[in-house]
Amino acid sequence: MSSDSVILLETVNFAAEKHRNQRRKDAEQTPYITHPIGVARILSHEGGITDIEVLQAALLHDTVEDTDTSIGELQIVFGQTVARLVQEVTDDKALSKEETKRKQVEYAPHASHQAKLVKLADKLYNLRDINRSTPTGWSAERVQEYFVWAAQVVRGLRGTNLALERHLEELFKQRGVEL
Ligand SMILES: Nc1nc2c(ncn2[C@@H]2O[C@H](COP(=O)(O)OP(=O)(O)O)[C@@H](OP(=O)(O)OP(=O)(O)O)[C@H]2O)c(=O)[nH]1
Repeated sequence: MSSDSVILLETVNFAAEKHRNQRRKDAEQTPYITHPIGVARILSHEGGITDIEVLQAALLHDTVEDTDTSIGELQIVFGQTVARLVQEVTDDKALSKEETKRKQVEYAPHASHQAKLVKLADKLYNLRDINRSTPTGWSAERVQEYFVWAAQVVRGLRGTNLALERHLEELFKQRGVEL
């Protein structure tokens, strides 16, 4: 096995252990780990990304936001670059929901190229997931608001990966949302 394969297996195992008790918000309560794995797969399979640190950051991108994982722990286990990328895509939980959403829009154009890739794939996964199965309790209005907000974030990420951006453009077009 190549060393990259070993590293990716270590990373996916770490993420799976951390998210082991979490579920998505869909009616089926899908295990949460399907999301980070799906984000990494979008990057490799659809975005053509082979940069292992980007793929690792995708697998780990919700560990600090949603589990007991710290950036320091990621630094020790996976190194500075991966930890920094996860930090870049982690929301500040101390802020209100509105402020968190505003910060994502504000920060997107200033993120590193690697972090922008993770963010694009994250948004693409979540928008497809909403189309597949509306999260429990979400009204049609809330879904539309999520698309409108996601478009504002994606606007700041443009010029990063043509394939992913084309897929996103199509999803926004289907909802009548301007990118
Ligand atoms: N579409 C979808 N999303 C789900 C599901 N389960 C959990 N989520 C997460 O919920 C978030 C969207 O819900 P919101 O109500 O906007 O945010 P909240 O998590 O802060 O309540 C998304 O992350 P986010 O913080 O808004 O954005 P991101 O930065 O993680 O992309 C997404 O990862 C699901 O079944 N479907």
